[in-house]
Amino acid sequence: MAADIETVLTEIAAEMAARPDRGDVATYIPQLAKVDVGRFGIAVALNDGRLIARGDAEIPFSIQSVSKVFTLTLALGKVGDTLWRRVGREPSGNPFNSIIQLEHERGIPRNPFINAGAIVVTDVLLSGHQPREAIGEILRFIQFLADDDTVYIDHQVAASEQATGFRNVALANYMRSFGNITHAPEMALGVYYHHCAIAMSCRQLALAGRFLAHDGRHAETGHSVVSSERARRISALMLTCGHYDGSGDFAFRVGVPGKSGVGGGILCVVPGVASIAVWSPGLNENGNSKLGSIALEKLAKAMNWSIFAPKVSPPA
Ligand SMILES: NC(=O)CC[C@H](N)C(=O)O
Repeated sequence: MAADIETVLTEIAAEMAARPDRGDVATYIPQLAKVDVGRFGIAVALNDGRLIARGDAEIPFSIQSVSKVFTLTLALGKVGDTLWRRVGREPSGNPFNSIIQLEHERGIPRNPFINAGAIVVTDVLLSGHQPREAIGEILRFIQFLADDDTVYIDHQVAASEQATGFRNVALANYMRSFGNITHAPEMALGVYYHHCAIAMSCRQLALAGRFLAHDGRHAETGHSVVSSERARRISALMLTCGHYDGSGDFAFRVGVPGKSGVGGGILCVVPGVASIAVWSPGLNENGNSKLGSIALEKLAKAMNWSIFAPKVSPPA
């Protein structure tokens, strides 16, 4: 008999709220440094239609690199598998903003979830559009997936990153020198900063991730958002690359695909069962939410959720 998810989530949220060791908020984006490290929220959107939320699950936070799941999905829809000529599919084993590998690999980033790869994906989305239109397309796609048009862009966060994103400027210009950024680097970066600055609550983010738990289908309408093959491949990349150089450890501890952001959010997918969003802004040494990772590990264990389990079963 599967554990009762309501009870499990109540216990996890209470334990996380009380923990003193919460990690450190990101400070390199000044606006993120202002966020209260005491926050913790979690929301689980089950495939049976239930949504269970605990803690600060209604407070919007900066989704940052979690947005890379949605931009990758859009870019694959736009250019299909030709995307893989410009970005790889291997874990980087390096920090999210590393520049070292790019020289060896001649401007082709390791995967779409490190900054360099996501900037290439953004460059793809910019083709045929003005930056403002590309930003609007990304935002509307996320609103559509979440069934919620109140999802918004926090322009203060975007401006904060625009003012301090020197490392990303270097990455984009370096890739431009290899021809793997095709627009003016500042245009690609402008779109990138804005999609990273999308603000969502755990509830909204869990809802937006449902198409991955539903094998590519929109949870409400049943219409195909992406093919099941593509949904599985996006999930595979989340498992192998979604937590930068902490991806192996996340797969080891949690055992389901997840994508983290430096705002402290993590989107997790239990295929066929649930989409989960967790948020706690304090980060661990790899730049992933400290308590978010711990909470997901506890949840996956209590519910026996793992893509490596012989059969993943929904809760009672
Ligand atoms: N890991 C992250 O969430 C990084 C995203 C952030 N916008 C950056 O470019 O640095």
